[in-house]
Amino acid sequence: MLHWGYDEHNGPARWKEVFPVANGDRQSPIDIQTEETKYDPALPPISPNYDPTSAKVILNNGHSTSVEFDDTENKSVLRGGPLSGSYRLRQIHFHWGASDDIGSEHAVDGKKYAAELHVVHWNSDKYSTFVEAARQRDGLAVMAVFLKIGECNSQLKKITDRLDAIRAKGKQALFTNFDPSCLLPHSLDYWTYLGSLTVPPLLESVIWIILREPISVSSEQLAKFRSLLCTAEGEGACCMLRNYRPPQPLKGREVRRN
Ligand SMILES: C[C@H](CNC(=O)c1ccc(S(N)(=O)=O)cc1)Cn1ccc2ccccc21
Ligand SMILES: [Zn+2]
Repeated sequence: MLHWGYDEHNGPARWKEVFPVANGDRQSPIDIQTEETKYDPALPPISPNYDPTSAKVILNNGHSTSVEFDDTENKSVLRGGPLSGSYRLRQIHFHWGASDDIGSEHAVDGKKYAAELHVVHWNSDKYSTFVEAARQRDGLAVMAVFLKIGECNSQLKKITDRLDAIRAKGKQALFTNFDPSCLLPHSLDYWTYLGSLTVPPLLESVIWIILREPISVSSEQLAKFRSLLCTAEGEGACCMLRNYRPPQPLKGREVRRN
């Protein structure tokens, strides 16, 4: 397998050939069986506090589109919920599918949403860089938000309207004055479990916080994500039609809810 991706020849079923942890005990995503989740009265609310000036650029990294934030100081952090201490905001990105009936990474009672937003943070109380934190069991915290097909999402429009400027892999554009809280649903009720990155190197360092209420995305907005290219300028154009990993075995893990 050359470089990992989401096609038949380099997709999730073959990642274990290069990243053996793909068969590990705490892999993500998972299918959340709501009847099996455990209510935990000790779980406090989550508390996102983001400074819009932390936003820097919007990027096409060849596997998704991300908004990257300045994480050189504790300006935008996530606290509370299952977390001990402050987790510093690093980036947000999305996962989607080739059609509106699939696309999310996590599933709820076997149901998949059209797409999924990931808000990625790292434990800046205990570790000094993202890459160091990414190798620790409590290093990362990713808040996931499901995207459901419906009304055009005016907040998401700030992102989907910029995608034509970063069509090719490696392209980026200035993107500031953006607070990702504007993409969160009304309710911050969540499920939480211990898992991994959902893309190689699949590091088992993520405390997952999955919001139970979805946000909306229109079919047209979602189509714009699919028009992004996995290839750089000058290479044969290949559209980013899908970039989700299917659910992985729970292996006895507990999923708690607040
Ligand atoms: C992980 C890092 C690049 N990947 C990510 O930042 C990342 C973040 C979140 C997700 S998700 N979809 O789970 O929210 C997936 C990937 C680079 N990096 C850091 C250490 C490290 C070691 C080997 C190779 C690359 C390495
Ligand atoms: Zn992700």
